Amino acid sequence: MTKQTPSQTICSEGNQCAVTTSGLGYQWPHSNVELQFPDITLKRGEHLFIKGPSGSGKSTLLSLLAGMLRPTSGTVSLLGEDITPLTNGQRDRFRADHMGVIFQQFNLVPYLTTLGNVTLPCRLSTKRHQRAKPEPPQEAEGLLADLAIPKSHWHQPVTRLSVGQQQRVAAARALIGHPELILADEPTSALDTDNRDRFIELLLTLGQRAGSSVIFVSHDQSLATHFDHELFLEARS
Ligand SMILES: Nc1ncnc2c1ncn2[C@@H]1O[C@H](COP(=O)(O)OP(=O)(O)OP(=O)(O)O)[C@@H](O)[C@H]1O
Repeated sequence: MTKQTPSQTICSEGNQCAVTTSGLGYQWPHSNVELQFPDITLKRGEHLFIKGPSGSGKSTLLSLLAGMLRPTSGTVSLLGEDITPLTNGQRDRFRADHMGVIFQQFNLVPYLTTLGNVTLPCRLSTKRHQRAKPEPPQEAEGLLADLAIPKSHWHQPVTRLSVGQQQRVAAARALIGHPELILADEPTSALDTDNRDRFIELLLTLGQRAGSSVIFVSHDQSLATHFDHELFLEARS
């Protein structure tokens, strides 16, 4: 039903693993079928591309990996810790400390400035704050410059930015404070091919600099070449 290529990386030590899943399944409320997912093993610092047609379960899988949904069967371990038995609050805390998430719709906070959005994870997590060097505002400015957001926009409400710029602000917010995991759900769907490739290269380069593993969901097979591993989810009948 599904495959992970090239051959799965084995990380024998828990602390070398970014992600390991086992027998993962999720049944949406009011649905009579459980979506089942192949086991994933991803080493720290490696990047995984998850693809598949609409409805194959890509976003559901990403939500399970992000700890936003609790599996109805199986387990998810992140950075050597089994997050499955944690309470919702504990999983939220784990996500704030260790993950940057880029959503399809970016989920930026409309009443905050561009810089306010990027530094937000450091206000929600002491760990992220401590890892932002030298301080969150300076790291945020460095990321915004790397991502080609004009300085004139940094103190403006984020809603004044173009869609492509907002997408890059969402990437900066995910990267600040060097989270070990970056999860991105089809954040390039609004971009043309050139900008899409450039964005992914930048995300992976900046992720690499931060030592992060990037897990990227898309239905666009042409993006797979940028990643160490790929996982294909087949259509559900
Ligand atoms: N909030 C929800 N409530 C009930 N069922 C849902 C919900 N979200 C997704 N599903 C169901 O789970 C299945 C997988 O959906 P999911 O959104 O994970 O697929 P996807 O591969 O990400 O699709 P797309 O590429 O269109 O975003 C679908 O059958 C969908 O109807």
